[in-house]
Amino acid sequence: MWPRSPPNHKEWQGSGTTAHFGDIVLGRCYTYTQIVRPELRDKDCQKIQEVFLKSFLSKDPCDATEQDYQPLIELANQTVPCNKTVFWSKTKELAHQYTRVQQALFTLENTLLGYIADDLSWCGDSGSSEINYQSCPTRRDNCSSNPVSVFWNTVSKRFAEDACGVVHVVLNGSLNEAFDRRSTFGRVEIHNLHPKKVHTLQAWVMHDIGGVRSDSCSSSSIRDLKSIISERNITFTCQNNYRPVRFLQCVKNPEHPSCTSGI
Ligand SMILES: Nc1nc2c(c(=O)[nH]1)N1CN2[C@@H]2O[C@H](COP(=O)(O)OP(=O)(O)OC[C@H]3O[C@@H]1[C@H](O)[C@@H]3O)[C@@H](O)[C@H]2O
Repeated sequence: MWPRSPPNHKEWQGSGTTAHFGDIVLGRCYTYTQIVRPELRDKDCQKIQEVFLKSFLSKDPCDATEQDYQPLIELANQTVPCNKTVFWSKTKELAHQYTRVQQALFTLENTLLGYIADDLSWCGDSGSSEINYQSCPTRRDNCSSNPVSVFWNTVSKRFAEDACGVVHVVLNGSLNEAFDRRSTFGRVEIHNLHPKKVHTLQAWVMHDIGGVRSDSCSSSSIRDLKSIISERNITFTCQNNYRPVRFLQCVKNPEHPSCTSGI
Protein backbone atom coordinates (compact mmCIF):
# COMPACT_ATOMS: atom_id res chain seq x y z
CA MET A 1 0.00 0.00 0.00
CA TRP A 2 2.89 2.35 0.79
CA PRO A 3 5.24 2.85 -2.20
CA ARG A 4 8.98 2.30 -1.57
CA SER A 5 11.00 5.56 -1.43
CA PRO A 6 12.82 6.62 -4.60
CA PRO A 7 16.66 6.43 -4.20
CA ASN A 8 17.06 10.19 -4.57
CA HIS A 9 16.22 11.05 -0.94
CA LYS A 10 18.84 13.04 1.00
CA GLU A 11 20.94 10.75 3.26
CA TRP A 12 20.59 11.29 7.07
CA GLN A 13 22.29 9.66 10.06
CA GLY A 14 19.16 8.23 11.64
CA SER A 15 17.06 5.19 10.71
CA GLY A 16 14.37 5.80 8.13
CA THR A 17 10.62 5.93 8.57
CA THR A 18 9.28 2.81 10.28
CA ALA A 19 8.14 0.30 7.62
CA HIS A 20 4.35 0.21 7.10
CA PHE A 21 4.16 3.53 9.03
CA GLY A 22 0.74 4.46 7.63
CA ASP A 23 -0.74 1.04 8.41
CA ILE A 24 0.72 1.07 11.94
CA VAL A 25 -0.72 4.54 12.63
CA LEU A 26 -4.15 3.43 11.35
CA GLY A 27 -4.09 0.12 13.22
CA ARG A 28 -2.94 1.65 16.53
CA CYS A 29 -5.62 4.34 16.20
CA TYR A 30 -8.35 1.72 15.80
CA THR A 31 -6.95 -0.42 18.63
CA TYR A 32 -6.89 2.57 20.99
CA THR A 33 -10.27 4.07 20.05
CA GLN A 34 -12.20 0.79 19.73
CA ILE A 35 -10.58 -1.36 22.44
CA VAL A 36 -8.30 0.52 24.86
CA ARG A 37 -10.47 3.64 25.36
CA PRO A 38 -13.81 2.99 23.63
CA GLU A 39 -15.08 6.34 24.90
CA LEU A 40 -13.08 7.69 21.93
CA ARG A 41 -14.77 5.30 19.46
CA ASP A 42 -16.03 8.23 17.34
CA LYS A 43 -12.54 9.46 16.46
CA ASP A 44 -11.92 9.36 12.68
CA CYS A 45 -8.81 7.17 12.34
CA GLN A 46 -8.65 7.48 8.55
CA LYS A 47 -8.55 11.26 8.96
CA ILE A 48 -5.99 11.01 11.78
CA GLN A 49 -3.74 8.89 9.54
CA GLU A 50 -4.13 11.36 6.65
CA VAL A 51 -3.41 14.41 8.82
CA PHE A 52 -0.42 12.72 10.48
CA LEU A 53 1.12 12.01 7.06
CA LYS A 54 0.42 15.57 5.91
CA SER A 55 2.26 16.91 9.00
CA PHE A 56 5.63 15.87 7.53
CA LEU A 57 5.32 14.80 3.87
CA SER A 58 6.79 17.15 1.24
CA LYS A 59 8.48 19.14 4.03
CA ASP A 60 12.13 19.70 4.91
CA PRO A 61 12.81 17.20 7.76
CA CYS A 62 15.17 19.69 9.38
CA ASP A 63 12.55 22.41 9.52
CA ALA A 64 9.67 20.74 11.37
CA THR A 65 7.56 23.10 13.48
CA GLU A 66 4.92 22.93 16.23
CA GLN A 67 2.42 24.31 13.70
CA ASP A 68 2.93 21.24 11.51
CA TYR A 69 1.30 19.14 14.26
CA GLN A 70 -1.54 21.45 15.35
CA PRO A 71 -4.18 19.90 12.99
CA LEU A 72 -3.25 16.42 14.27
CA ILE A 73 -3.36 17.49 17.92
CA GLU A 74 -6.80 19.07 17.49
CA LEU A 75 -8.13 15.98 15.68
CA ALA A 76 -6.80 13.54 18.30
CA ASN A 77 -7.47 15.80 21.27
CA GLN A 78 -8.69 14.11 24.47
CA THR A 79 -9.24 15.10 28.08
CA VAL A 80 -7.11 13.52 30.80
CA PRO A 81 -9.00 13.62 34.14
CA CYS A 82 -7.60 15.87 36.88
CA ASN A 83 -5.09 14.24 39.27
CA LYS A 84 -4.33 11.48 36.71
CA THR A 85 -1.35 12.83 34.73
CA VAL A 86 1.99 10.99 35.03
CA PHE A 87 5.19 12.41 33.60
CA TRP A 88 8.45 10.45 33.52
CA SER A 89 12.11 11.04 32.76
CA LYS A 90 14.66 8.25 32.22
CA THR A 91 12.08 5.83 33.64
CA LYS A 92 9.97 4.99 30.58
CA GLU A 93 9.59 1.24 31.22
CA LEU A 94 8.83 1.56 34.96
CA ALA A 95 6.36 4.42 34.42
CA HIS A 96 4.43 2.33 31.89
CA GLN A 97 4.56 -0.83 33.99
CA TYR A 98 2.80 1.23 36.66
CA THR A 99 0.14 2.81 34.42
CA ARG A 100 -0.53 -0.61 32.84
CA VAL A 101 -1.59 -1.78 36.32
CA GLN A 102 -3.00 1.51 37.61
CA GLN A 103 -5.07 2.21 34.47
CA ALA A 104 -6.77 5.28 35.93
CA LEU A 105 -3.46 7.14 35.44
CA PHE A 106 -2.22 8.51 32.11
CA THR A 107 1.28 8.90 30.75
CA LEU A 108 1.54 10.53 27.32
CA GLU A 109 1.66 6.99 25.85
CA ASN A 110 -1.67 6.29 27.50
CA THR A 111 -3.24 9.03 25.37
CA LEU A 112 -4.21 8.49 21.73
CA LEU A 113 -1.34 10.43 20.13
CA GLY A 114 1.36 8.99 22.39
CA TYR A 115 -0.06 5.48 21.87
CA ILE A 116 0.00 5.90 18.08
CA ALA A 117 3.50 7.41 17.79
CA ASP A 118 5.44 5.53 20.49
CA ASP A 119 8.73 4.11 19.20
CA LEU A 120 8.01 5.10 15.58
CA SER A 121 10.30 7.07 13.25
CA TRP A 122 9.08 9.20 10.36
CA CYS A 123 10.22 11.86 7.90
CA GLY A 124 9.66 13.13 4.38
CA ASP A 125 11.52 15.39 2.00
CA SER A 126 10.80 18.87 0.63
CA GLY A 127 11.59 17.66 -2.91
CA SER A 128 9.24 14.67 -2.85
CA SER A 129 5.76 13.67 -1.71
CA GLU A 130 7.11 10.25 -0.67
CA ILE A 131 7.90 8.88 2.80
CA ASN A 132 11.66 8.50 3.35
CA TYR A 133 12.14 4.89 4.45
CA GLN A 134 15.93 5.05 3.95
CA SER A 135 16.99 7.54 6.64
CA CYS A 136 15.75 10.40 8.82
CA PRO A 137 17.63 13.20 10.61
CA THR A 138 18.55 12.76 14.27
CA ARG A 139 18.75 15.51 16.90
CA ARG A 140 22.36 14.59 17.73
CA ASP A 141 23.84 14.18 14.23
CA ASN A 142 21.66 16.30 11.97
CA CYS A 143 19.15 18.79 13.42
CA SER A 144 16.91 19.30 16.46
CA SER A 145 13.95 20.42 14.31
CA ASN A 146 13.40 16.94 12.93
CA PRO A 147 9.81 15.63 12.70
CA VAL A 148 10.07 13.12 15.60
CA SER A 149 11.78 15.43 18.14
CA VAL A 150 9.43 18.30 17.30
CA PHE A 151 6.45 15.94 17.64
CA TRP A 152 7.41 14.82 21.17
CA ASN A 153 8.20 18.37 22.26
CA THR A 154 4.87 19.58 20.87
CA VAL A 155 2.66 16.85 22.29
CA SER A 156 4.57 16.88 25.63
CA LYS A 157 3.91 20.63 25.87
CA ARG A 158 0.19 20.13 25.18
CA PHE A 159 0.05 17.19 27.64
CA ALA A 160 1.48 19.48 30.36
CA GLU A 161 -0.78 22.42 29.41
CA ASP A 162 -3.86 20.19 29.71
CA ALA A 163 -2.87 18.74 33.12
CA CYS A 164 -4.83 19.66 36.27
CA GLY A 165 -4.96 18.93 40.00
CA VAL A 166 -2.11 16.83 41.39
CA VAL A 167 0.37 15.70 38.70
CA HIS A 168 3.04 13.05 39.18
CA VAL A 169 6.51 12.34 37.80
CA VAL A 170 8.57 9.13 37.98
CA LEU A 171 12.29 9.96 38.25
CA ASN A 172 15.36 7.70 38.25
CA GLY A 173 17.21 7.82 41.55
CA SER A 174 19.90 5.48 40.25
CA LEU A 175 21.27 8.23 38.02
CA ASN A 176 23.63 10.91 39.28
CA GLU A 177 20.93 13.46 38.55
CA ALA A 178 17.33 12.25 38.79
CA PHE A 179 16.21 15.63 37.47
CA ASP A 180 17.84 17.05 34.32
CA ARG A 181 16.88 20.55 33.15
CA ARG A 182 17.76 19.49 29.57
CA SER A 183 15.25 16.62 29.51
CA THR A 184 11.83 16.97 27.89
CA PHE A 185 10.35 16.90 31.39
CA GLY A 186 12.80 19.57 32.58
CA ARG A 187 12.88 21.70 29.42
CA VAL A 188 9.26 21.50 28.23
CA GLU A 189 6.73 19.92 30.60
CA ILE A 190 7.36 21.62 33.95
CA HIS A 191 7.35 25.02 32.25
CA ASN A 192 3.96 24.42 30.65
CA LEU A 193 2.01 23.37 33.75
CA HIS A 194 -0.65 25.99 34.48
CA PRO A 195 -0.40 27.08 38.18
CA LYS A 196 -4.11 27.98 38.12
CA LYS A 197 -4.95 24.37 37.15
CA VAL A 198 -2.10 22.33 38.68
CA HIS A 199 -1.69 22.82 42.44
CA THR A 200 0.84 20.05 43.24
CA LEU A 201 3.66 18.17 41.51
CA GLN A 202 4.38 14.89 43.29
CA ALA A 203 7.80 13.40 42.45
CA TRP A 204 8.55 9.69 42.94
CA VAL A 205 12.31 9.09 42.96
CA MET A 206 12.76 5.37 42.27
CA HIS A 207 16.02 3.44 42.82
CA ASP A 208 16.79 0.31 40.83
CA ILE A 209 16.47 -2.78 43.01
CA GLY A 210 20.03 -3.48 44.09
CA GLY A 211 21.11 -0.33 42.26
CA VAL A 212 23.00 2.55 43.78
CA ARG A 213 21.01 5.30 45.52
CA SER A 214 22.73 8.07 43.56
CA ASP A 215 19.96 10.59 43.88
CA SER A 216 17.03 11.06 46.23
CA CYS A 217 14.43 13.58 47.38
CA SER A 218 17.07 15.44 49.42
CA SER A 219 19.59 15.73 46.56
CA SER A 220 20.63 18.89 44.75
CA SER A 221 18.95 17.99 41.46
CA ILE A 222 15.59 17.45 43.21
CA ARG A 223 16.09 20.70 45.13
CA ASP A 224 16.61 22.33 41.72
CA LEU A 225 13.31 20.84 40.50
CA LYS A 226 11.58 21.99 43.71
CA SER A 227 12.85 25.55 43.25
CA ILE A 228 11.57 25.73 39.66
CA ILE A 229 8.15 24.35 40.66
CA SER A 230 7.85 26.53 43.77
CA GLU A 231 8.71 29.64 41.75
CA ARG A 232 5.74 28.75 39.53
CA ASN A 233 3.47 28.75 42.59
CA ILE A 234 2.95 25.00 42.44
CA THR A 235 3.44 22.87 45.58
CA PHE A 236 6.22 20.28 45.33
CA THR A 237 6.23 16.97 47.21
CA CYS A 238 8.67 14.07 46.85
CA GLN A 239 8.76 10.41 47.86
CA ASN A 240 11.72 8.04 47.61
CA ASN A 241 10.68 4.62 46.28
CA TYR A 242 6.93 5.32 46.22
CA ARG A 243 5.48 2.09 47.57
CA PRO A 244 3.03 1.06 44.78
CA VAL A 245 5.77 1.49 42.16
CA ARG A 246 8.29 -0.25 44.44
CA PHE A 247 6.01 -3.28 44.59
CA LEU A 248 6.22 -3.52 40.79
CA GLN A 249 10.02 -3.40 40.90
CA CYS A 250 9.99 -6.14 43.54
CA VAL A 251 7.86 -8.44 41.37
CA LYS A 252 11.01 -9.01 39.31
CA ASN A 253 13.29 -9.24 42.36
CA PRO A 254 11.16 -10.79 45.14
CA GLU A 255 14.14 -12.20 47.03
CA HIS A 256 16.15 -8.99 47.15
CA PRO A 257 16.56 -7.73 50.75
CA SER A 258 14.89 -4.42 49.90
CA CYS A 259 11.86 -6.44 48.80
CA THR A 260 11.67 -8.97 51.61
CA SER A 261 11.00 -6.56 54.43
CA GLY A 262 9.57 -3.11 54.99
CA ILE A 263 8.91 -1.91 51.47
N1 LIG B 1 7.83 7.63 23.25
C1 LIG B 1 7.87 8.77 23.98
N2 LIG B 1 8.96 9.57 23.88
C2 LIG B 1 8.91 10.70 24.66
C3 LIG B 1 7.90 11.06 25.51
C4 LIG B 1 6.80 10.19 25.59
O1 LIG B 1 5.85 10.42 26.33
N3 LIG B 1 6.81 9.07 24.79
N4 LIG B 1 8.22 12.25 26.15
C5 LIG B 1 9.47 12.70 25.60
N5 LIG B 1 9.84 11.63 24.73
C6 LIG B 1 11.08 11.44 24.02
O2 LIG B 1 11.84 10.54 24.87
C7 LIG B 1 13.21 10.89 24.78
C8 LIG B 1 13.71 11.34 26.12
O3 LIG B 1 13.33 10.51 27.13
P1 LIG B 1 14.00 10.69 28.56
O4 LIG B 1 15.36 11.29 28.39
O5 LIG B 1 13.88 9.40 29.28
O6 LIG B 1 13.07 11.67 29.33
P2 LIG B 1 12.53 13.05 28.91
O7 LIG B 1 12.21 13.81 30.13
O8 LIG B 1 13.43 13.69 27.92
O9 LIG B 1 11.14 12.70 28.16
C9 LIG B 1 10.10 12.06 28.86
C10 LIG B 1 8.95 13.02 29.15
O10 LIG B 1 8.60 13.71 27.93
C11 LIG B 1 7.54 13.00 27.22
C12 LIG B 1 6.85 12.17 28.32
O11 LIG B 1 5.54 12.75 28.58
C13 LIG B 1 7.71 12.25 29.57
O12 LIG B 1 7.05 13.00 30.63
C14 LIG B 1 13.30 12.04 23.84
O13 LIG B 1 13.56 11.52 22.56
C15 LIG B 1 11.91 12.65 23.90
O14 LIG B 1 11.62 13.31 22.69
